[in-house]
Amino acid sequence: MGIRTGDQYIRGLRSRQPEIWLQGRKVTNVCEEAVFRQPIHEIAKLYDMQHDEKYQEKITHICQETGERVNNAFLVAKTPEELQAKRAVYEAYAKATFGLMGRTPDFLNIVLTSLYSNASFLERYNPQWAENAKNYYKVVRDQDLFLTHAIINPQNDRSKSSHEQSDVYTHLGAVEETPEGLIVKGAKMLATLAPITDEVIIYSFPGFQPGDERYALAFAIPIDTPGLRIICREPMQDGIRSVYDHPLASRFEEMDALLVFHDVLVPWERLFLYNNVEAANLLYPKTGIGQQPAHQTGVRGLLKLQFATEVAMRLADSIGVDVYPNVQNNLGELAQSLESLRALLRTAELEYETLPSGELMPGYVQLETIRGLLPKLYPRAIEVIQIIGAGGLLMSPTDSDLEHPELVADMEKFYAGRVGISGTDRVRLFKLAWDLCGEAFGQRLLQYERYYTGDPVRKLAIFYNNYKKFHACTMVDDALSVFAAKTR
Ligand SMILES: Cc1cc2nc3c(=O)[nH]c(=O)nc-3n(C[C@H](O)[C@H](O)[C@H](O)COP(=O)(O)OP(=O)(O)OC[C@H]3O[C@@H](n4cnc5c(N)ncnc54)[C@H](O)[C@@H]3O)c2cc1C
Ligand SMILES: Nc1c(O)cccc1C(=O)O
Repeated sequence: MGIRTGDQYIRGLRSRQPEIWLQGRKVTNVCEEAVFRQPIHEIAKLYDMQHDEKYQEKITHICQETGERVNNAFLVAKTPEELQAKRAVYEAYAKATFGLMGRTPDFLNIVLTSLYSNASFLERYNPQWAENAKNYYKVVRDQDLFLTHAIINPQNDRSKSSHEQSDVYTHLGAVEETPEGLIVKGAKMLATLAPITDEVIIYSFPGFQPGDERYALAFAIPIDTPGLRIICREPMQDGIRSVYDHPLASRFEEMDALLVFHDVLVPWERLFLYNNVEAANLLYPKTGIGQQPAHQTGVRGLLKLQFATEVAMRLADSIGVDVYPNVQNNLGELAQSLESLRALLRTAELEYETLPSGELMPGYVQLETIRGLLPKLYPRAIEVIQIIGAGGLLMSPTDSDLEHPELVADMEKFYAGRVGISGTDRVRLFKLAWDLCGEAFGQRLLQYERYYTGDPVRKLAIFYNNYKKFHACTMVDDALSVFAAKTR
């Protein structure tokens, strides 16, 4: 089939009946549920972009194997041009969502592509796992499916490993093997957008201990597989508030969910790893499933930071405060953060690594540096918006106030900004800024940037330990050689 349209994506959602729990009730028709309607529409638009002549050549290509047009996220890049072709889709999707949707379809498509191109890792443990992963990549590519993922255990007792939790099946684990497949039970989190996806892929960050064998799992199943329960967090928008009042929150909220597996059957052909702690711990570092998505998240994060920076700049200009050096300093700082990340991303793409298979991998150090900086730079950008908008951020009236005949004159007089910025213009801008920096929606966006790539504390420690391996600190040796010269 190849690339789907938005309509085909929505028809796919309608054809399934996953068990979704939202605010204490079962959702029977996800497409008609107010909370999900707009996010579904935003994802559908991304699917439609694949058919739009403005984007098609940039973000899709003809698959050599099938002759069908597929998304560039499925490319195994062997040339710098192909790396750029992949970047084009990350950029197009991030621009369409202002970088605010983190788990657009391209994200997990990259994970799968990397698993496919590095399936030799799985082959070393079990050739069937490798075969399954490769076949699954083709299914997702050719049917253009939208995946969610859950790679974290529920947050019960982090000081204990999976097999030490109070119940054997608190964390997702294998129960028994059957002729049809593996029965699994327990929970996994934090499946962003799960209610509006087609399938879910399960794997884990490293951290398994001996004794955790039953939890060492990787597989993918349809989102409506019997026994799979999706428990949504409290929504951060009700799907009813007007786009005018909440121009971002009403459009781009990504629902997050806990996935509970009640004796779910994973068909053997959908199993990629099982009962092997070593393989589960090495899956993430050895298959590029962490590294390749960092290119997508780098592009998306850059655009999100650019958006926040532009909002801060516009805010300052609209009320005439960007004439003050303190405000200019804050804005200059954001601009420099943004340009540093832009340069890092460019360098990552230029200084790619070529794997033995011929696949190109954007530079690890640069992408990991972006990952390390964004959890600090994005919250700072949000803080600058709060500082510049100050009390005005809390003063925006609603759409209905602005339109009320008795209030119109007051609105235009007292809510206007500097000369040239009308009351309506200023309120619109401040509402946009408040969605980003004040609303629960904006707080989630902040939490996303802090944690989407894992715990930033441990990630930075891992980065340093890797960095140390190829930094012999030889400049210090050169400086110290002065003593050797003196003794001679
Ligand atoms: C908005 C959002 C969306 C997300 N979407 C997804 C998704 O779609 N799919 C998915 O799988 N995951 C997703 N994640 C989950 C993300 O992977 C995790 O949040 C991240 O890995 C951190 O894990 P945790 O939240 O369980 O925090 P924890 O690991 O429980 O950490 C809590 C605190 O304890 C500290 N801590 C815990 N353990 C240790 C330790 N061993 N050593 C030192 N300090 C420690 C941490 O530094 C942190 O401060 C999402 C997260 C967010 C916030
Ligand atoms: N956070 C990630 C994820 O959820 C899946 C794959 C990769 C990552 C990552 O940022 O490394």
